[in-house]
Amino acid sequence: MTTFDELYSLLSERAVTRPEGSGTVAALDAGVHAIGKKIVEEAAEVWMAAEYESADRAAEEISQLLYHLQVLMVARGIGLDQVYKHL
Ligand SMILES: N=c1c2ncn([C@@H]3O[C@H](COP(=O)(O)OP(=O)(O)OP(=O)(O)O)[C@@H](O)[C@H]3O)c2ncn1[C@@H]1O[C@H](COP(=O)(O)O)[C@@H](O)[C@H]1O
Repeated sequence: MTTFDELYSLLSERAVTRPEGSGTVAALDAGVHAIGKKIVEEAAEVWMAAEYESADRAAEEISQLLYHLQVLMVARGIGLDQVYKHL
């Protein structure tokens, strides 16, 4: 199990170390426009899973949406504290 903060640390490290085969590195290289499109796609999958599938399936889709939101944060240099201060 990985927490939201732990995932952010991991993705930030990926951006710096750029390991071979990292999907995060590929997404960062694709840029904010492509990441944004992925977020919209994942958000739709969350909506459909929440409306028509089990809670577990919806949770899985939510985890993917959170991942892609974090990739966008790393791409734009947005820190966790910048988001948390608005919560
Ligand atoms: N939590 C995630 C995570 N959630 C979702 N994804 C990506 O989002 C995709 C999910 O998309 P879908 O299920 O909608 O499938 P899809 O649309 O067919 O996928 P694609 O064709 O777009 O790849 C997965 O294929 C992954 O590429 C994730 N990729 C990585 N992580 C975490 O990030 C860490 C770093 O990942 P790497 O940078 O790849 O090492 C990993 O250890 C994981 O903990």
